[in-house]
Amino acid sequence: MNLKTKMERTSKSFCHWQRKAFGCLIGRRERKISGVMESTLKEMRNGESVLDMTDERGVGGGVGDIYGEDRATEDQLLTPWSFTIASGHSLLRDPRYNKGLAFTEAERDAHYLRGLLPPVILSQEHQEKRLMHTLRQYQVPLHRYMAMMDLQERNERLFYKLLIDHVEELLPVVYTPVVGEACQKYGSIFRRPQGLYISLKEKGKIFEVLKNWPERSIQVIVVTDGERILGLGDLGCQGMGIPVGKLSLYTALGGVRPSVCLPVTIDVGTNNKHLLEDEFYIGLRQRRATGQEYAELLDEFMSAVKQNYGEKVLVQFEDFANHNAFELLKKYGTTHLVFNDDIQGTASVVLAGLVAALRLVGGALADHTFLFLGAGEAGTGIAELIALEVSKKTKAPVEEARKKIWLVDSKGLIVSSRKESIQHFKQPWAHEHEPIKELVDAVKAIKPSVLIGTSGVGKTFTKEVVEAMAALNEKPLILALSNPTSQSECTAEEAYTWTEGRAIFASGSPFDPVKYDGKVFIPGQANNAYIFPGFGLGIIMSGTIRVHDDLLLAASEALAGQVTEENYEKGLIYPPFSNIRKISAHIAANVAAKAYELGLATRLPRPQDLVKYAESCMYTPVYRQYR
Ligand SMILES: O=C([O-])CC(=O)C(=O)O
Ligand SMILES: [Mg+2]
Repeated sequence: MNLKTKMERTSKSFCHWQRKAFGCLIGRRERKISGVMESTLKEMRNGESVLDMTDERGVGGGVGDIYGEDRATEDQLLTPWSFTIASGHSLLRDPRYNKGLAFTEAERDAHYLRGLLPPVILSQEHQEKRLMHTLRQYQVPLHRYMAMMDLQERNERLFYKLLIDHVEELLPVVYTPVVGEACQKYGSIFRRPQGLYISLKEKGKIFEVLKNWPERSIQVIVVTDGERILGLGDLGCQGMGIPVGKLSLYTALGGVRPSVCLPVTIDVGTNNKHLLEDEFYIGLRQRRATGQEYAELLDEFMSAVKQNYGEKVLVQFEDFANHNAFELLKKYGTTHLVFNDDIQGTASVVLAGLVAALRLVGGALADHTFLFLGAGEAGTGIAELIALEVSKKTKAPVEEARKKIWLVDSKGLIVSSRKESIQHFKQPWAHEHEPIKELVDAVKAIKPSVLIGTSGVGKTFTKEVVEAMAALNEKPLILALSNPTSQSECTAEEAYTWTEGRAIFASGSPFDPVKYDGKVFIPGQANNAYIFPGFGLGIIMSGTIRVHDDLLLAASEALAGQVTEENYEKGLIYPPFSNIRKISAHIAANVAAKAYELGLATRLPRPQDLVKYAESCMYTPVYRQYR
């Protein structure tokens, strides 16, 4: 079969599949089809497989308007489906392939762009410079967020180029803390859907709804039900900003291709009175469905995901409330490839920081005593991973290792004699002790060397609490992990000032360096963004089928291993985010190595050099040339 015939057949079957599966409305003038046929033929000749081409949709092929009625058959008018690969105006409107002013003269000729762009031709670097210049003019952080989202919707590669090249500057914009405000105002700033909304209205149809998404080979899903967005509480359907933000980090930080990422928000209502009354709220206007109704929707979703995308799609649960988060992880942990970022990702990143901090504070992990404020997903998740690591290192049973870990919740220190019932995920931490109500008294009684805040409630590490830590320890380790910045247990400045510059401090949201007593202190950011992108890459590249605690420990170990002497000298327990792609490759490699060792990896043969392999798998945002 000659190449052109093959191409036409591919085109036809893709069309058929797209009609069936996607329902994308695409129509083109015939001359444009032939123009693109030529370029895709050339791509094929240049060694790109049909699969790669359809996966990335070749030169174009995105969702466009129905331009081609004049050419459409009667059938197409009744059922408005047709197939083409974008060029001309629709190419400029397709964020995956649009390059804006960077289209070359040859591309402008070949893809019907003449006259649609002003004469100037810019390099990607020049575009990047211009956009950074514009972004920096916005004084309001939310405006920067909106500008970045617009860019993502306009020119995806340029968006990722900016994010990767200016990661330290832009991470707080597309991620915590600004994403928190964006979710709060999502209804007002909503422009285009950036992920799939699955509400109670879609019950019974989720399998088909997933097919409405314009990509078919999905490898990572981040899903939320919006009930506990960061430390901001129930934001219902507006939690969508979180899966969108997390997945953009999968790509920017972990190199996972954007086309294989799917953000999902499950909308079962909200109990947020303010949102229910907000005229701009975008979700279901009802109180949250619970119990069987909730469980059935989730179950249908999880089954549909497996049916559509197979066994190896990674489902990351994000920002579910405690009562569902533990339940879902347990329920689907044995049947699906699931990962809870708030329980497991946070645990892995904090353990890495603690292991690294031993270089600064001395002793082994087993020598330290840990006190948590907050006994939800993050608190109990971190506590358990510390206990597992201590148990592995000391060969003591995990029950023994748990004894030096104490948790305080809203009722005070969790102790076995507590009168009220203790939720199941807190029970391992209910040690024998007399009840204590206040955190500061718990600090004085338990004498921790490490204080970790995961309660989602801001300003709870008061001066008294921090001073008590400083009185007990030469170098108190203080982690204020709650997000966004407004919910942080204390600020970096408070931690350094109240400990007279002796604290080793890290927080969930970023803080600027602090000057105290003539010295500059650089706070660390103990955020799961260090872990999940590389962790996910490791899972995907090795074809791992289940998440195991040892994979989390492997991720921690890899992250701690990336802290350099130079970082330690500055008092840092995390490496800077500017190296994150390299860090992610190391995390991915260590996770994959462990998965192969445990027999969980299905991609064979195992690559020899996993770091190199991870790097070679990573998406880069540099423009492709369209011939
Ligand atoms: O998103 C973040 O910054 C960390 C996180 O998962 C959370 O706080 O829920
Ligand atoms: Mg989260």
